[in-house]
Amino acid sequence: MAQFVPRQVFPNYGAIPRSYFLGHHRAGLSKMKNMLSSIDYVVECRDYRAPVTSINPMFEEALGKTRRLIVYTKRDLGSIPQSAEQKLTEKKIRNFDPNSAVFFTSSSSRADVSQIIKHLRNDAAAPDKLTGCRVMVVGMPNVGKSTFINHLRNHGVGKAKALKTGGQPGITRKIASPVKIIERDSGSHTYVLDTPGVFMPYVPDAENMLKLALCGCVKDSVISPITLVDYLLYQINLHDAQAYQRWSEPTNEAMPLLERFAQQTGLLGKGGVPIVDSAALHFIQKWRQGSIGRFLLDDLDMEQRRRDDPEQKPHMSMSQALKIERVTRKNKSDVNKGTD
Ligand SMILES: Nc1nc2c(ncn2[C@@H]2O[C@H](COP(=O)(O)OP(=O)(O)OP(=O)(O)O)[C@@H](O)[C@H]2O)c(=O)[nH]1
Repeated sequence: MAQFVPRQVFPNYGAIPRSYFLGHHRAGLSKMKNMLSSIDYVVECRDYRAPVTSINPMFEEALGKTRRLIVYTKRDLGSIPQSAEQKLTEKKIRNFDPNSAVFFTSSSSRADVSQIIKHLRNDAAAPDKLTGCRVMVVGMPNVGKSTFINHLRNHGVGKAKALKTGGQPGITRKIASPVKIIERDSGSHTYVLDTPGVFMPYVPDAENMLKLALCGCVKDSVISPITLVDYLLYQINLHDAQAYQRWSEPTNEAMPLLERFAQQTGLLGKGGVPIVDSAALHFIQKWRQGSIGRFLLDDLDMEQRRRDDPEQKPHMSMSQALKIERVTRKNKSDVNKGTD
């Protein structure tokens, strides 16, 4: 049998939406900026599976120089615990931010969260005893901020879940009330504030939009699930084409894979016809649960080369991104008016 050759480039970017900047993202970001004077520390959450793509440059501009630490969430979905590959990956990620404290967490690991509590206990000082230390947690939608805060609270002060969490973005819509995570004998405790996930106004690179959609940062209705599976299949094949062998032999074709997946998981409509849209959503969900391979969507070596290149282009500024988002929104509304 001929040896399987995975696609080396993904050709199907087509008309993928590049924006998901909702009203509550804009309002949340503006509120965060206004609150900064009463915040002592920022924790920026990024997704372990897309450690470069899930950096929101808007936070850099909006949150200024407030002392911060970076937490890569969902570690369990991007690597095998204690593996040599995990160690190497995390070393490369740390190198991107040599001047910041960087942590990697999985919601199922007590040790990961304990390390962060220890760091905050030493590093996040309270300006005065009465208010204590106020830490704001920011990040892209659905990156795991509320889950992370619930764990900090559980490990820090032994209390049960305080914040609502969920599998789709946008569960937290407003800046939440402070939650105590560290108690000190002095009475100067540490409190954490959850914030709504904020997406960027415009994603210049279509591939990055697909990565963010796979990680669940945008609602599943924004990009066709079949396009998402096609991109996911491209990524899985680059890492391990045997990862979906329960349903199919290695393939570069999303449709036949989804048909086989639908047949074997019972996602069939009238006359036994596979319901490929539902199959696509289920397939993505399985990957999000870690059951079709655990790997990064970003190429860290390529990112390092980009950073080392003296000619590298700077990130798009917030005002540029907002401008493109405004123009895209206007064009869309003009098209809609034209079709009314
Ligand atoms: N496997 C795994 N799942 C996680 C982890 N952290 C969070 N999740 C899941 O990710 C989803 C999103 O988590 P949330 O805590 O609601 O995310 P959020 O960033 O607060 O979301 P927004 O409300 O959109 O801002 C939930 O289904 C969590 O169970 C993790 O470390 N590992």
